[in-house]
Amino acid sequence: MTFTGQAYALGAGTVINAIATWKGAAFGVDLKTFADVELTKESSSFIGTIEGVPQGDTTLIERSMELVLEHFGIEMGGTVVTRSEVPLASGLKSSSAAANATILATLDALGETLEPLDAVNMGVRAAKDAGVTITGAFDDACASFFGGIVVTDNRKNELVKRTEKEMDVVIFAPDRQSFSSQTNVHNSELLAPWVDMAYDLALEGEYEKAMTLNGFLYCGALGFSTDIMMEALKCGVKGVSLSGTGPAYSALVDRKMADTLTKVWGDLGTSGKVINTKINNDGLTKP
Ligand SMILES: Nc1ncnc2c1ncn2[C@@H]1O[C@H](COP(=O)(O)OP(=O)(O)OP(=O)(O)O)[C@@H](O)[C@H]1O
Ligand SMILES: O=C(O)C1=C[C@@H](O)[C@@H](O)[C@H](O)C1
Repeated sequence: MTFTGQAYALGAGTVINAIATWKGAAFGVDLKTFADVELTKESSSFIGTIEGVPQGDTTLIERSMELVLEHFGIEMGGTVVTRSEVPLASGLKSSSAAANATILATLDALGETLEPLDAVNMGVRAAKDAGVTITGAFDDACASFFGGIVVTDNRKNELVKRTEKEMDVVIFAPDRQSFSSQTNVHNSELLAPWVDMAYDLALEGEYEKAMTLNGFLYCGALGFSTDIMMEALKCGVKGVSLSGTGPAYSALVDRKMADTLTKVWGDLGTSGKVINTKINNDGLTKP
C-alpha cells in the first residue's frame, strides 16, 4: 500500500542576507517548487529526485521527509520528486522552497498537520543536517512558507516581523550557480557593522533602502559585480540587491518600473534570464 501527497512552497528574494550577523530579511515571490511524495511500509529508505537536475544533491529533500516520519514515530520509506520554477542555487531560496514543499507533501501523504512554525523549523533542521546552509536560513524558510516580507533572528529562530506589500519583483538570474555552503563567511562577517545598519532600516519598514545597502555590501564581500544594481538605480529603482549568496539579483518595483527594468536588464547581453514576478503575500498559511 502506498500513501501519496503533494505540496508547493515559494522561492524568495533577499532584503538582508543573515550570514554576517545571523539576522535577516526576505520576501516570498510568486515562483513555486512542487513536491510529490510517495510513502510505503515496504521500504525504509528515502529516495529523492530533482526533476531536470539528475546530478542534483537530494540529501535535503530526503532528510526533510525522514524528519516528518521521525516526528510522528512512523516507520515507512518513500520517494520524493521535486520540480521547480525557482532556479537552483542562484540565491532565490531554492533550498528553503524544496524543504518546505517536501515537508508539507509528506504531511499530506500521512494525513497529518504541524503548526506552521514547527514545519518551518523542521525544514531549517533538515537544511542544517544536509549542510546546505550557514545560519539555517530561517529568514528564507519563513518567506518561502508565509510569503510577504519577513524579518527574522536566525540564531533564535524568531520571526520578528511580517508585512504584506503589493510589489512587482524583477530578477536577473545568471546561468550559473553559487552554493550557500561554499560562500565566503569570513568576508561576510567583516560586514557586520554595516549589515546591522541595513537590518535596522528593514525593522523600520524601509525595505528598499535596506536591500540596496545589503546588495552593495555583499557584492563587495562575495566578489559579485555591482553593474546590474547600478543599471537598476539609473532607471530610478530604489530597492535592488544581490539575492542571498548570489549570483541572482532582485529588485522590488512598481508595475511600470517592472517593464522598464525587465527591458534594461534583458538588453545588457549578460548571459542569464530576467524573470518578472511579484511578492506573494498569501504564502502557504499564515503564522
Ligand atoms: N528543487 C530542489 N529539490 C531538491 N533539492 C533542492 C532543490 N533546490 C535546491 N535544493 C537543494 O538545495 C541546495 C542549494 O542550496 P543553496 O542554499 O546553495 O541554494 P539557494 O537556497 O537557492 O540559495 P540562497 O540560500 O543563496 O538563496 C542544492 O544543492 C540541493 O541540495
Ligand atoms: O545559508 C544561510 O544561512 C543563508 C543563505 C542566504 O540565502 C541568506 O540570504 C540567508 O539570509 C542566510
